[in-house]
Amino acid sequence: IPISESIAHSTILARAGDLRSEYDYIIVGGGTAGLTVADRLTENGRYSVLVLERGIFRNSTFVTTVGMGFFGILDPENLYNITSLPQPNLNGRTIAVLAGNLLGGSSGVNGMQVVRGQKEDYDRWGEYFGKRSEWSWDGLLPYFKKAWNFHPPSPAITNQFGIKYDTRFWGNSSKVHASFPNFNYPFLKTELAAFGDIPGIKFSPDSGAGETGAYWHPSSIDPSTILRSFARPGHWDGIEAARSNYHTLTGQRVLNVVFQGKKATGVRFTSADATTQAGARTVRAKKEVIIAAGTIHTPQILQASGVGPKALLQQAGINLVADLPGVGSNFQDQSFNVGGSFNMTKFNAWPFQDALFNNATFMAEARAEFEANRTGPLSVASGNAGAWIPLPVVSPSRWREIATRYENQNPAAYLPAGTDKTVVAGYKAQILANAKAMRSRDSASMNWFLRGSYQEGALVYLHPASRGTVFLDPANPFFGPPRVDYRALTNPIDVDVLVEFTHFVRRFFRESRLKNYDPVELLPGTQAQTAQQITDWIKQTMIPSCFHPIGTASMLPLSLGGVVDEKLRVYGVQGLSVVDASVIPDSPGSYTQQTVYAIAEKAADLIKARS
Ligand SMILES: Cc1cc2nc3c(=O)[nH]c(=O)nc-3n(C[C@H](O)[C@H](O)[C@H](O)COP(=O)(O)OP(=O)(O)OC[C@H]3O[C@@H](n4cnc5c(N)ncnc54)[C@H](O)[C@@H]3O)c2cc1C
Repeated sequence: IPISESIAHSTILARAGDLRSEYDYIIVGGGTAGLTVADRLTENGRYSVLVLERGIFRNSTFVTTVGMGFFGILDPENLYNITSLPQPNLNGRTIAVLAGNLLGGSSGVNGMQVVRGQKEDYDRWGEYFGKRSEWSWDGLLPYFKKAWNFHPPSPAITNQFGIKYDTRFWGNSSKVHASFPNFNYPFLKTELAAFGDIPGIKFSPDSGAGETGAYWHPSSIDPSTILRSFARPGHWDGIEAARSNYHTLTGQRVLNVVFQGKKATGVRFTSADATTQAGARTVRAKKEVIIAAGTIHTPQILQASGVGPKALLQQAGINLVADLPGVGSNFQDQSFNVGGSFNMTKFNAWPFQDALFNNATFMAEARAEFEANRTGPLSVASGNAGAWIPLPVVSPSRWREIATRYENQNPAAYLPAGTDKTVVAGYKAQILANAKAMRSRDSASMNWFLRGSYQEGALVYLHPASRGTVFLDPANPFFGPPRVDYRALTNPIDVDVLVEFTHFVRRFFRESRLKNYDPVELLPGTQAQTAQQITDWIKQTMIPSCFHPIGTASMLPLSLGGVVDEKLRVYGVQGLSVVDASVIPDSPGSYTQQTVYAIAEKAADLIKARS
């Protein structure tokens, strides 16, 4: 659908006054999950749906460009402007909290990597409820297939790079696309093979097979246009316009859910640029209000609605509807800038990714090729190859001892003072489950994403043990940005694991075939030898966010500090559910977009089943 057509034929209501007074469902947040659910709830024509989105329709080249994968975040208009609380364990540093502020949400600004994580990640979620939960790998696989339209790499690229894929793990019905570029940097093949030199690293048959190992994975790119594929073109463009039961209002900030007793009956909202509640309006929901505002904003909206920890709401002067201590706790993200990096001084491959930045001729050629054919280096987003490595492989000598110490921890010691006992119990359950994952060769602890360049060391810590919080600002609950506290490295197990990451990086360059390229350590640098010296470096450089925040409205039993049940209904109230990354109780061993789409697809079925 050409963009002009999709706007002209959209039902983005011109004025808030064009709204109906009542819809069957109101979806708060037209992001990755919100637009997926809205599409599915409106497709049979039986239900009316309103999406209220704080951002607007944005389709600049910053959003659509795939090359290098980071254009979306170069335009500050696409993002919320939130800074974390200072992190004492990171030498007091603050972190930019990135989340998409546009129709399509974070799927419109993300790095486009499409990865799924391991089977055990999804089975772990269900086990918090008991073995028979449908939240499991088997329960989610049909929704992974429904969520993505998979396009295999071309035969030439498949042969040239030895890419493995297996279409049994994918579907073809979605308008959200997962595809491979028709170009790869040649050194990626050598790098991936190098992981095979390390005992214990497998080569998975497909990135969606739910296994650890080294593999190629697709990007969220529409192969017919080589533009970003995301929730808006996938679940809204042309779709919403064609359905009279589907309305969207952009540029509107939802302030809170409106309750009659314990029943959610609608939402109150105002213009996105308003700074006071004067002029706020209400719209009613007959069946459900579905919060899909993302991990950073969903807890703020719940708390501002009177659903959250009692003491916080009292402090903010918000009337209590349901005392739900878990709202805003159990906040997790994956850490970046960890491990270390090396420079391969005898690197001899051409071309390589860094040449886009430091070789103007190469960049000009790449641009010309892309403009002429939409092929070449600029058809690659942030990358398509990586390794997903279990802790016993990362640290053959220390994993047992680390896992044992972890599972014997007193959980309350690592949560904020006064944390509710149900949240503490949930943390203990997660510690035990994640310690089991640490012992497993089928769960990844480290992700190394590869660039095919002379400098390598882009590592992600997939399952940090520390837990943060996202609370509204008691002094400005509706309009102040949420107070985001990563509480980075508050659990000392994280330091133990990250020191092992550094040892692994050194071992990898010493023992794999990459040693032939005379690697020289850049970070942390050979002067950092003791655990304390490496820790000092981690505190200086680690970023506690890879922009994959989860957990602030966790799907866990109420006795474990849960906010939503297995049907994604908020505990203690009626007619209110949450569908976004905030329900994820602990991180998948992967980035999060693929999982969020699958959760949203499943949620739509759950919601329709109870309609
Ligand atoms: C910079 C960046 C890079 C990333 N890279 C990758 C990657 O390469 N691979 C990967 O798998 N994952 C990646 N992710 C993560 C992935 O994109 C997210 O996990 C996923 O998109 C989250 O979906 P969501 O539905 O939970 O939230 P979102 O998609 O963020 O949707 C939330 C929506 O709610 C709206 N909203 C918020 N507050 C209000 C309010 N008060 N009223 C109305 N609307 C509101 C927001 O504007 C937004 O549109 C990245 C994320 C970012 C930010």
